[in-house]
Amino acid sequence: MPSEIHQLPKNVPVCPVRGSVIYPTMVQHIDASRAISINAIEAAMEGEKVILIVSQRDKDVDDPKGDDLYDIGTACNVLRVRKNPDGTVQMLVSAVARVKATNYQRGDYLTADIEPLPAGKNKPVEVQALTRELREKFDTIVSGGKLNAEAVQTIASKDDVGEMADHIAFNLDFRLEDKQALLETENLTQRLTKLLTLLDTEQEVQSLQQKIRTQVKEEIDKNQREYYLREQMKVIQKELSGGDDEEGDEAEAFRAKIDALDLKPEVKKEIDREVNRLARMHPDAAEASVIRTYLTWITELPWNERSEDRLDVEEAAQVLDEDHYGLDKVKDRVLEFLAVRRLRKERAERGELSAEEVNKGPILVFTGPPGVGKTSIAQSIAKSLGRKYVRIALGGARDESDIRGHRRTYIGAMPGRIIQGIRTAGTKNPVILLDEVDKLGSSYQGDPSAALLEVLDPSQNQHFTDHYLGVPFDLSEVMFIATANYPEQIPPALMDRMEVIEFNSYIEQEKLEIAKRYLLPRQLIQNGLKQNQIAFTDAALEKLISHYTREAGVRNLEREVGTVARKVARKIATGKTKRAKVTDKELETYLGKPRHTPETEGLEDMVGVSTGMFYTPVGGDILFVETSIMPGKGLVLTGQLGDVMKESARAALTYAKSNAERFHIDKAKLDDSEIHVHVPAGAIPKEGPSAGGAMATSLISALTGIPARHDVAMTGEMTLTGRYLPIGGLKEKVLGARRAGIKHIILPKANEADIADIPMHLRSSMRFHPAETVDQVLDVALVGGLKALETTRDGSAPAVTTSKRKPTRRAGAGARA
Ligand SMILES: Nc1ncnc2c1ncn2[C@@H]1O[C@H](COP(=O)(O)OP(=O)(O)OP(=O)(O)O)[C@@H](O)[C@H]1O
Repeated sequence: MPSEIHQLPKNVPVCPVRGSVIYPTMVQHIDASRAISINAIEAAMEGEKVILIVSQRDKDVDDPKGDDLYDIGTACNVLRVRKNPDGTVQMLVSAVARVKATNYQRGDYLTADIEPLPAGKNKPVEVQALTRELREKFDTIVSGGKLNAEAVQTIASKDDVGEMADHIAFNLDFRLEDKQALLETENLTQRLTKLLTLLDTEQEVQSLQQKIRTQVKEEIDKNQREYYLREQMKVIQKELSGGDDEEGDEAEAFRAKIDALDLKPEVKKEIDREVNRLARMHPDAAEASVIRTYLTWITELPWNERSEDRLDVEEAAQVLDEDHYGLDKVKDRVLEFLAVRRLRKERAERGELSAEEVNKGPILVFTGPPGVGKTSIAQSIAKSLGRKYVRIALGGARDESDIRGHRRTYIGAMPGRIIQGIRTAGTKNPVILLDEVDKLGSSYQGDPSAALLEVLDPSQNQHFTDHYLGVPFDLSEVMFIATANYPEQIPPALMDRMEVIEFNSYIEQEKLEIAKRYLLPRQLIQNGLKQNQIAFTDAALEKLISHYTREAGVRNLEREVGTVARKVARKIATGKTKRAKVTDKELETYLGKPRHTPETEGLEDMVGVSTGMFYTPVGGDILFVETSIMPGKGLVLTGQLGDVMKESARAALTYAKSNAERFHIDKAKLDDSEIHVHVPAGAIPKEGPSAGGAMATSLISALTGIPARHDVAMTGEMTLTGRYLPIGGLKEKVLGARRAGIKHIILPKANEADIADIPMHLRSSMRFHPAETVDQVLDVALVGGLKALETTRDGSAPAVTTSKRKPTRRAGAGARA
């Protein structure tokens, strides 16, 4: 208790306060504005400077009476009073004691009788425990941030636990009733217990408040984040869709397109499912773009589009003739094929055949050297039928997926080449040219030919399922035509379903006709020339064919004709001439020096040099076999000969040795000679048994010194006993030999029937010498024939002459003799 008051006056002025409670030992400012308060303060100052501060029960009462005030208040010393200019008064008081007020009297101000509250007894242990508890609680209150720094400082400095408790109560945000209750409790134990209870409640409220605050904050954060992201998404969608964000419309647009396709129910069901997935999906999802591409493919396929077939055989014949010279066999076969189709279709229309039967039949495969019109006749077939034409290159197709596509789960998956072709065609019944079926590869990822088999099989191709599409597409109305350079390399299973139509190399005369009737008119148009502005003489075209091109087909010929036409076009355009006549002499001014001359041109009969024949997929040609004898031992073979060809050289030598006596060959000299057989051009690998006859001729010519004829070429396999066996590719070989200027052909007797395949006019300009034995070969091939060979000669084998031959010209693919 402050020292100034040793004894409280009995009756004191009363200053009512609203909403707060003052505890003993506190020094506080009190602002008074009501008359009842100001008067009480003045009375206190005039008297013993003691005043009772007591709270109103109801803070809204302006002019309180005794009943409006609590019975317990705080007796205070008035330390200082200051009057403010506005009439209010500020009083500084020092609280002294809790007192009970009785007998409230009202005059200009309130007065009351006061007496201190009894403190009651405290057990020191209890006080100690409560003190400790309060100090701990105080720490948590401080860390909760509920008290300002000044209050914390003041409270912490209190040694007296009662004072500490009062200060805590004053500074915390308790209800007025609770604060009053603490004032009314003088007993320390009870007061501390009450305070601790209040603090516990406060703490709970506080943590609950914190929890609520955190929750509210999280909720706000989450809402804000979602709102922000959603807004961003809207903007992105809008940007992507070019201003309108109608993602639903996209699926609807697909739905409408798909409805219009008139698909089979099972196919439609599958595709509808994808459309529904797209509709549910966020438009920016990666998966959505996969589905979009898929649906685009589906809607672009000609599920029910077809061109009307023109199965008029006469008309087709006319179209084929218009576009192609010759090729009679091919054209006949194509027309037969169309005729059968037509009859089948008519029967199907009468209900005698199923629709599937109409399309049955073999697949045509066109085989032959490049540039002979395989591709272009397929195009004409499509034209004559009134169908669309698509070419699918199969060269290099190694995986099943090339034909059948990748499953959509692959990144960048695409349909296979067949479905791609169908889309390009835009109808479900095009003519599809499967180019180069012989170049199909296979790899560990499945065999494309197996998939192709399904494509070509009429009983399966109605339900051809591309992995990418995942639904069947009907290929049964497609007309497939295949091409191949090497028919023997077509996978056997495929070959079974095919009918081979062979295209042959053209001979000069055919080339001349093709050039005059087709290539030249085409090149005139392409180079903007009128018919009367350029004329080629036949001699010019013949020279173009024989001296500027060397090919089985007419592709280079067309290019050369084009070159001349272009140069003429330039002359006309620059006004140098009005029209041009191209003669064989002038050809050089347009095309430069001739690039090829027939290989036998300017050659003479020579010792040790014979002419063989070979063929490659790009056509036939001749090869030379040269033999040279010199001192030494053994047989040397050069010119990249394959095993079989080497063996035929050995067989030829053995044949020569075993007939040495008959042919008057010096045996002793033979044993001391090195025999070198060479086949130019050395850079090209050569293989096959059919150069046997040429080997024997060359060797025996070298050993006997009898020259071989340069205008004779031969093909045929020989045995050790001198029989002459059949070979393949006779027609191409003969055509090649003819191009090289050869007049006489020695062929195995067993191949005689093949001569019929060689065009008539060519046959008449050449002589064919069928042979059953090597003797018969030598009889034609050597100058003077067998007779010369069997006649005794004085000299032995002469040294080899240097030949005037040019090397054989073919490069690239290996040659088969
Ligand atoms: N008999 C022919 N009548 C008219 N033109 C022809 C004839 N044969 C070929 N041609 C023309 O020769 C050119 C080459 O023919 P095409 O492209 O059809 O050859 P290809 O046999 O398919 O060759 P490849 O095997 O290299 O594909 C074409 O322009 C074609 O029109």
